[in-house]
Amino acid sequence: MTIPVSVQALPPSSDRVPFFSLAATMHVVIVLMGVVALLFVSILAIKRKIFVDRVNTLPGPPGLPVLGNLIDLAGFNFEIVAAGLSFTVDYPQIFRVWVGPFPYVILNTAETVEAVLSSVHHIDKSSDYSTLHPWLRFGLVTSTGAKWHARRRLLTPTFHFRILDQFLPVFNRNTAVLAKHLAAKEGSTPFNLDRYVHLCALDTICETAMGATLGAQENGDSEYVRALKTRTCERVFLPLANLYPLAVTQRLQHRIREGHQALAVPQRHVLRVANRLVLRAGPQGSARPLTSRECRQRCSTHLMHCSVNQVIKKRKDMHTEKLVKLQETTEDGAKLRVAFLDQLLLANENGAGLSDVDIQEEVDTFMFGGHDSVGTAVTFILYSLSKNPEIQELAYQDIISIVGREIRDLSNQDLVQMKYLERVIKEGLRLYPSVPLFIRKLHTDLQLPEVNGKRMTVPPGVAVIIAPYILHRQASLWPNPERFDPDRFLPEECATRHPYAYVPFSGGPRNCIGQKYAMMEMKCMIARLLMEFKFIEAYPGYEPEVVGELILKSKNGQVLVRLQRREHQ
Ligand code: HEM
Repeated sequence: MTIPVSVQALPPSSDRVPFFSLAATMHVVIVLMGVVALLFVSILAIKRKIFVDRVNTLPGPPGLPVLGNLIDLAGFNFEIVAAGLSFTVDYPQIFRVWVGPFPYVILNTAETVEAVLSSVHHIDKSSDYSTLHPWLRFGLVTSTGAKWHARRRLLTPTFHFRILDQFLPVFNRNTAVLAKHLAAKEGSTPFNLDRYVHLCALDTICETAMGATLGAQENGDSEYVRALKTRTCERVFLPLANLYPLAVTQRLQHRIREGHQALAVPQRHVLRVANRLVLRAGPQGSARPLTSRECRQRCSTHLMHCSVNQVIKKRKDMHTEKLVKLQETTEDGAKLRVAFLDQLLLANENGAGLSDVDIQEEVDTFMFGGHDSVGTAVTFILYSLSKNPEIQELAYQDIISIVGREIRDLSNQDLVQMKYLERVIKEGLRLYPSVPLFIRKLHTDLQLPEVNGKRMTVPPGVAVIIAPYILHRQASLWPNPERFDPDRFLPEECATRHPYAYVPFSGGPRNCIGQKYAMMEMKCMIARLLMEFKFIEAYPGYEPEVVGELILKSKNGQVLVRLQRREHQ
């Protein structure tokens, strides 16, 4: 029997794939994609689980799923220094905290701190520093990898002691202006020392970094000063800036209001300028509306970039016109440089290949690194002396035994001899380290030395916090830690202490490049001021509440003292 099949009844071959088979193929593809996606997500989930488990092998306060320790931190208004200090009660040597999904590990022994800082591998900054990028771009503080290596090599000679020596007249001159302003504050009324000292440090760094006079001490209300103030009130715990709505506490709102007042321009104007900047940023620029904080920051950054740009342009013209004699030779054969900026321009003439933006980011970095840190340190050291009159007297006697009683500019030889003052400064930086914490991101395992007989490994992906403010209060390293005692830095005391127990300038390959500059400037400022004034406690029991921002600050922006002129004047 033949089956009645009509060949002609079949559709043409191109149409022969029936619809259901196309749908089936689609179905298979979708299922396959789903399987791949599921596999991918599972691999990520497994990897994440392994990571979380590894992090959780480290000691630390228990956290909630997803939120981690955010609630604990909220109790401290997200101030990591205050929170960290409280966690050290239960976890004195090392602990981890989860800031939402981000793990941080705080190291609080000299040995574990050494393991990070002395390493040539763990030198990358964490993403917490990204809010500095719009201002500093990728200068020395914020850069990583090969760029950081090359820049560090290029910039290290600019801090040679011969070059620093030529800045001494600048330190002396600006401190004399500071003393003049402080003289007007003499009397029984407490006043905010912080503001005066910061303006002096700003004038100094401006002159030494850019060769330009800012005159901030004479006009503390200039545009640049206001903009800088706005930029430097950044908070350190920056993932929280991303979780901003959560972090808008009363205090931050207050700061925003303060910032607008600091800029002294109507918010309407701030918004207009900031939005123009967004438009100018082109396709990458976000089109979303800006928060008032962003407006403020963008405005200030723009203003500061313009000011520094102008100085660089002027300075470049001077170079081409040979108005700055960069390579004058002194009697002893040393070559003089005028400012850090000049050295960068000179390096370029010798083929360093720095673009205008490269130069600007380093100048901005020096302005950032060199003024707030010194201002904070000098303020808190003088405040500490106001609380410890007998130590202030010893420092004064040390100074006049070297300089005499007559007020005069200090020479480098004078400063080198002031050993007691040096110990006072070191002790001040122990209790009030200007940079209260810094954070490194791990890209490889960090093997820690034994802690309490236990070996631990911190996995890559974790941000490691080193907090001098906490480490320098570790009672096992610093007996009676809250006591201000410069003798902790007598050579014999230092010899028995672990070198990484004290890291106000960080340590290892990525330490503070401006350390010698800072010590010289601080010595010059404090010695000169102690010769002229007695610093007296604002009122019995006065203590400013400090907060760990990017730079240590007093919570209300004030560090109060009273002043008395020395009688022999
Ligand atoms: C009391 C004063 C100062 C203190 C306590 C201080 C502290 C520090 C600390 C702790 C770091 C390391 C930060 C980190 O690893 O994240 C650092 C880095 C740095 N500091 Fe200072 N600093 C002071 C003054 C200065 C001055 C006066 C300058 C410049 C003129 C300066 C320029 C820098 C730069 C450029 C870096 C980055 C170095 C690098 O990453 O290679 N600092 N400083």
